[in-house]
Amino acid sequence: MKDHLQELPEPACCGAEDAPADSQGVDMPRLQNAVRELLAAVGEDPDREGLLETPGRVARMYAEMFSGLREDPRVHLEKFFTEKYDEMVLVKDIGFTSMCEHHLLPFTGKAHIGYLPNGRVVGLSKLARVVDSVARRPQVQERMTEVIADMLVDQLNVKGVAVVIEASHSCMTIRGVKKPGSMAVTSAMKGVFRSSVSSRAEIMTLIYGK
Ligand SMILES: Nc1nc2c(ncn2[C@@H]2O[C@H](COP(=O)(O)OP(=O)(O)OP(=O)(O)O)[C@@H](O)[C@H]2O)c(=O)[nH]1
Ligand SMILES: [Zn+2]
Repeated sequence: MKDHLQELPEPACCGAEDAPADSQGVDMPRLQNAVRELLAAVGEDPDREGLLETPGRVARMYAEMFSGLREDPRVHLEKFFTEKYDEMVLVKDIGFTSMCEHHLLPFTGKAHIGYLPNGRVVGLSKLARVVDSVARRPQVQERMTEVIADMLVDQLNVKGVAVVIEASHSCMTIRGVKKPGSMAVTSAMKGVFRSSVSSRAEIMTLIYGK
């Protein structure tokens, strides 16, 4: 098993004993204080009327955006269907939003997941559930791509997995270099999609239709 899969959290619930029940493991008071500090540090008055509820809102937002830190996406891949079908399966255009770990700004895009089954298939929606779960944590796009691909290889007995992700990074579009419209494309090819040029070409044709 790959190192970054071992780093994945235990299934939801872990270590939440001391946290408020409704926060599912997130230290909400600490998060709210941090937001108050942030507002004060940029020269705002956290006690002015319009900002009074902002720390609570932002804390809830981060708890939601980072909820993947307290989930194990592999739970979605535990159920299979035995099928003789042995051609490629592709679910493309799976929309997602994740957070860049460098600036804590969102990157938003589409994931395409293909695999070549080996006697059994997984529910199509489960691939999208895995994307959602992996997306909700701070990370770089390359790691997100690899984590999803390695997870599918580990959990499904397949002949190959292809994951392609295209995303727009807010840290590149709204700040810094400011290049609206720029897209980052990453791919992870495993098994037959790595070893066979024609299989890779076929899945890319299915994704991009060229
Ligand atoms: N490889 C990779 N880079 C990312 C990702 N998300 C953000 N980045 C980049 O992370 C880099 C961080 O660069 P730094 O020089 O440390 O930070 P910075 O001064 O804010 O950089 P600028 O964005 O160029 O202003 C930037 O080049 C971002 O474009 C990602 O998913 N993958
Ligand atoms: Zn960034």
